[in-house]
Amino acid sequence: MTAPDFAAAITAGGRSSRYGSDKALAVLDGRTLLAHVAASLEPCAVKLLVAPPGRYALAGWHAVPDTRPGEGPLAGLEAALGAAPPGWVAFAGVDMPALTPAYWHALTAARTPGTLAVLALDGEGRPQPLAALYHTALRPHVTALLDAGERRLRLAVPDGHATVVAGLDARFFRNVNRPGDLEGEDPSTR
Ligand SMILES: Nc1nc2c(ncn2[C@@H]2O[C@H](COP(=O)(O)OP(=O)(O)OP(=O)(O)O)[C@@H](O)[C@H]2O)c(=O)[nH]1
Repeated sequence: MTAPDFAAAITAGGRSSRYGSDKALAVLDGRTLLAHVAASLEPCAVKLLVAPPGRYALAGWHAVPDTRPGEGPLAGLEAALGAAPPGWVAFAGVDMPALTPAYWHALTAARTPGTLAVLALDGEGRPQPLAALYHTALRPHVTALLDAGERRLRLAVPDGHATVVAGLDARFFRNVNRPGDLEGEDPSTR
């Protein structure tokens, strides 16, 4: 099978202050959240894990240090886009355990010439920047935002440069921020 024509990057440098302990290592259905997200991107040839050095060991994933440690997922995106080969990067938060290869396939299929990102609308109709495709050509824009003090990931893509995908199963967007978010449906049974 041919590997996807995009790199994978998981951003995992957060503090998990709402969760109360490292949520990447929280276990859901016998696997850590980190393992769930990694499984959705396993077919990728280039796999990057942006996190503090030594925090995680994930076989087959290349550790990438944050360029600006502790500055949030926009900084994680800067590090990922800087470490990836030129082209598309599937960028995921460690706290999105219901993502699957089918989710990434849907975003990949929606890529449009001339745009620099593909964002899916979540169950509430909002673009979901923590499970999106970004092009490495966005990196100078992301760096300029960070240099200007901006930290909002949703501003990573300039207006008019994103393709939006609607109609995906809302369950893909399960997001774990607090221990209670682990209760509910088993994403692996879908
Ligand atoms: N590389 C990197 N990833 C980050 C950083 N901050 C947050 N993230 C990741 O971004 C995703 C969303 O993080 P949040 O839930 O917003 O923040 P958090 O710090 O993990 O959690 P809270 O302290 O509860 O806000 C998770 O995958 C985090 O690991 C950072 O400084 N660097």
